[in-house]
Amino acid sequence: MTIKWGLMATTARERLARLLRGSESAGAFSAELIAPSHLFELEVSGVGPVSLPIRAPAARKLISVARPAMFGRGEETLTDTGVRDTWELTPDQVSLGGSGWAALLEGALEHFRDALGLAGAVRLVAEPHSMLVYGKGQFFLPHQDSEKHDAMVGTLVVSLPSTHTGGELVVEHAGESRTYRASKSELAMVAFYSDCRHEVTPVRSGYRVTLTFNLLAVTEASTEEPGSVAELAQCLTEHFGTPATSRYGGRDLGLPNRLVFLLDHEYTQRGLGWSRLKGVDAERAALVRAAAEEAGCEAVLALAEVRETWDADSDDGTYYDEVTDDYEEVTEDYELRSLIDDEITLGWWTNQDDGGESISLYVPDHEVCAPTASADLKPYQSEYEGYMGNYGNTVDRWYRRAAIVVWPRERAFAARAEAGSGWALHELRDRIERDDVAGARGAAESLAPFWKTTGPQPELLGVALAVAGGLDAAETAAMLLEPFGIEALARDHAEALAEVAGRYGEEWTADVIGGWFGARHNLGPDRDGWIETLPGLCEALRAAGAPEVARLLTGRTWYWADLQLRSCIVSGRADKRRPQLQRLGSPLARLFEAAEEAQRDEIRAALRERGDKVLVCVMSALRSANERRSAGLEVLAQDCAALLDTIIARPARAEDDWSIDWTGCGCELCGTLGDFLHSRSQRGFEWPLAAEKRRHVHSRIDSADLPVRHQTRRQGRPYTLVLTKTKALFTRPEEERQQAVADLAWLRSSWGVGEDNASFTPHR
Ligand SMILES: O=C(O)CCC(=O)C(=O)O
Ligand SMILES: [Fe+2]
Repeated sequence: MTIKWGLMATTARERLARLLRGSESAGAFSAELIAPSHLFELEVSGVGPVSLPIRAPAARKLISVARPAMFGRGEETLTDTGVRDTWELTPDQVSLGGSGWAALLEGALEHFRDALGLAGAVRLVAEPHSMLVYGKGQFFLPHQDSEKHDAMVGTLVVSLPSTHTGGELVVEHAGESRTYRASKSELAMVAFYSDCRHEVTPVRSGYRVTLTFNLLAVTEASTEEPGSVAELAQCLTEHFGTPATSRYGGRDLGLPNRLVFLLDHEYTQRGLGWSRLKGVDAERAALVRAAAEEAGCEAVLALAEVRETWDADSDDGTYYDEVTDDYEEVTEDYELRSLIDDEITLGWWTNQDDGGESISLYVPDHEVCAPTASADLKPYQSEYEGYMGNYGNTVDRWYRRAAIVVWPRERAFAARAEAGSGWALHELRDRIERDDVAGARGAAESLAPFWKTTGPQPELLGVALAVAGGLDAAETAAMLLEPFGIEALARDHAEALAEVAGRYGEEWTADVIGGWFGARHNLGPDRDGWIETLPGLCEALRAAGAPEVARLLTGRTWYWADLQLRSCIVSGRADKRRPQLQRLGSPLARLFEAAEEAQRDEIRAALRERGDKVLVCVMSALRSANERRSAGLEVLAQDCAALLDTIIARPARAEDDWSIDWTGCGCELCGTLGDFLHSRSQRGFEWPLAAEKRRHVHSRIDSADLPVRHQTRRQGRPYTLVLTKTKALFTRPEEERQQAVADLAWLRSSWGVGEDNASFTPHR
């Protein structure tokens, strides 16, 4: 398998995965790594800097300072072009450098140590051996490199980028062989053990240039035996102490909050427990727990959902299905080529006391340790996508995996809280109750970076309010309460809310409540439902001595309802308006009931001003309130009755009066349209008009629901818009009048209002 630079196992968590994999992962006899060449600079004495990729003139210059390579056989060293034919430069002629080369080499050596299956305690050192240039026809027959040092374990060949054919490096061991080619633009690194026979096949065209190194294995004295708890613990400490970088760029992601070890077997929520882990999971878990303990970390068990998207190769084919009498695509057989995307989320975890709890935590790549890759397990679902443009063929696979989640003890609070655990708030409350307010404050502050995005469950508002009050820290309290939506607020919270409002003041409370409303401005069923509870909630708040909070709630609710009303009236199509207005009736009634006198006056004035336009809504409010005809809605009933009276009293339209009362947006088109509409006698209007202008006129007529037919006659240039006033101009007011008569009758019988508004008497 070719490994790209940057995807090597060099981080602590990747070493952990390898350690846990244990003996199952016997290393390979040779391994490759492709690395970017721009970090690398080369200078050769007598030639000067050599730029990459290497082209023919540069290769010829290199040859001019090289000598024919020797071949060491046993004790004697000789030149025999029958065995080896290549040009050689010695390390003292060559200097290697460039920004990042040292780090690149170090990383590569760690990768090769792991890939070759050397112990984690081993450090590989690369000792420069030679620089080789192979021209056309040159080669190196199969041989084994002599071990010049006791510490030498293998050879590293770095092929510099150049265009050539032939010149492949073939490495073999125990009957198996691997062939490696150089790259045109990148560094191709190959490492192999000293006991491997290898050869370089003849170059057919171009030049092949390599740097060879002896690989020496140095054992670091301080490190523990591989696989031991101490080594694992050391890796954990390193993981939690090293800022993570993103997979694709070197972006610094800060210190990791946790490490998630994916297990191999499947478990249910009930079956998940330390003592019930199966096979290899049990062994790994024992090691991880012991290492976690030693590294000062906590560990819990969790259930993860994994989705992977792979670039896949398939032998797409069709086969004849006898049952359906049809040819079907067969795509069951595909080879996974490279991982395009993956996503891991934890949905459940165990806790010491009561079994477990649902959580929701997205785990970024740099916090995952997978001793067994998901791709090596059986997915519970997979979807083959066929050809997807840029991505070629892709396959999505889903897995359910168990996991051990580890975090440093001192970061436990944030680690748990970030998973959306209710535990965090309860823990804060417990600390406050134990009089550890300073501790609770510090812990609460540590939630700030993610609390808003994690979004605590609405049921936790009660605890959150208690904690917010207990912290006695305005800013932190506001941060804790911020992510809740207004819908979470219930009558039960009245006392706690009154208490925090009293403690932190009205401005603070206005901000918090504003935030709760701001979270969702759309008219959802949730909010309608919440407004139904508003009268009870406000009553409870007043009883708890916080009328100002009730006022904030009704104020915000009116702001919201007013927005809804306005958008109903001005925008959208006329035929949708009626049901929308009707739907707003009940919320309006509840709001009116909940509001104080002064605010009712304000609402009433606004409704009155809109007159006919909101009549449907106010009538709907009164109908919804009929059952419990409480709290001041009578004034709205009176207003409605008065309005209905005027509608009924409107004189019928004269038979020859075709004028329509209307105002447009003020543009020239609306001016012309207005002239036509206002005319008493003009019924029709033929208006040659370009498409865009026609569209404006169409939309004006539709949104005002004017009794005007508007059709385009598709003849001539531009087409002609044909406007015709319809009979609805006469029938509609009549229908409205009849509706008004019916409404008024209902108001009289149900609300006892109507004929004499001044002497209003409630009706039983
Ligand atoms: O040039 C190469 O790829 C390998 C050279 C080699 O095998 C050697 O120097 O021993
Ligand atoms: Fe060799």
